[in-house]
Amino acid sequence: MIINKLSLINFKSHSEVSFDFSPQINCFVGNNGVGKTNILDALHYLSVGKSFLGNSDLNNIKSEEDFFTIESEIQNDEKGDVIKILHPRESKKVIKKNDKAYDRLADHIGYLPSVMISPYDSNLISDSGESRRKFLDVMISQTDSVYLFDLIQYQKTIQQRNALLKNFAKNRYFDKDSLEIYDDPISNFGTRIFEKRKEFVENLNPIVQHYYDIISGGKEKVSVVYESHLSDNTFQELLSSSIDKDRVLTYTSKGIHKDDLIFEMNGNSIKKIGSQGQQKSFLVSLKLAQINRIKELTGKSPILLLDDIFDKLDDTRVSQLIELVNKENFGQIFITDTHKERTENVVKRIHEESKIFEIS
Ligand SMILES: Nc1ncnc2c1ncn2[C@@H]1O[C@H](COP(=O)(O)OP(=O)(O)OP(=O)(O)O)[C@@H](O)[C@H]1O
Repeated sequence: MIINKLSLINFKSHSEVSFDFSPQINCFVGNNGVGKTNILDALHYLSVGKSFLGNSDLNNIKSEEDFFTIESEIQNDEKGDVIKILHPRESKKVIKKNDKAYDRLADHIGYLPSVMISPYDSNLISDSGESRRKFLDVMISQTDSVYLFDLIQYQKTIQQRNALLKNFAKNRYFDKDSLEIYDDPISNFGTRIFEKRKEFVENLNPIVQHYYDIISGGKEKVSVVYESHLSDNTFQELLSSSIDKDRVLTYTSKGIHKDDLIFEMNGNSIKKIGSQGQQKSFLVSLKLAQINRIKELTGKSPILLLDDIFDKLDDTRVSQLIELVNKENFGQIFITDTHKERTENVVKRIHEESKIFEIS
């Protein structure tokens, strides 16, 4: 998948801006705060229908304006597609492919896979399990539409079960039978999600190690450990054994909505023992492994969004990274940097077709 053109109207800081991209490397250079990351975020939005920052959708509309649009021409094998996203302030967003709106926004996920490497990635290590679950979900959803469907249904059913638990508490009443109506759907959707998460992480691990070895040149053994209540129990067992606790808490305390990923180095938590550099190298390796898996499973090369990458790695490492990405035929790359010369030097060394856009 190659993005040939991108036009934004009222997207974050950009009133109106258009780009004709190189099929290989594209760099956005300019001072701090000129809107470089906002362009990568628009590309992320184009890919998964939401901002990378995960904040309210309305924050993506330029202040004082009533809507934003993202329009793009995408080369998809032999044919070209036009993707248009319109978000009015007063109503829901619409995503259209070749002038036809998707029935469900979820149907767009996976059409244009992407992977972002950004300074915010460190939150994956420091934040709560929720951000790691989101990361895992976006990663798998880009390769498997059934997974996304199961996840949406699972979340809806958990919400209904929680609403019933709250209702019982409010009315000082309890009816086990009506609560158990949710057991089957939660168990079916949840177990499928568990199996897929487990398999995905298992396959990801050797690839993370492969890239970590290349990037860090280190001898550490790194791994991603998938933690789930379902590892030791069936879903039915979990729901029945936690029913009293759930009544008190008025929410479903056990299930795959509590899963987590533990990032380890030599068997210890990387959060606790990893140096800044080791954590950065690990995160970049994780993202490269994500590209690799997406490509293997879908046959599509995800677009790679590298935000402030020089903040993470020195110039030589960045060159190595881009060379590696090119060598493995990963796909189109978008980079932001504050220093034009530095970017030019790195791109020159790689001898690939590139374009540099100065943002002011
Ligand atoms: N909805 C919005 N309306 C108007 N401006 C916005 C909106 N959302 C973000 N901005 C502005 O976008 C700017 C930040 O843009 P961005 O993060 O893309 O900059 P950058 O060029 O990547 O900077 P840096 O080099 O520091 O990372 C800020 O000035 C912010 O106020």
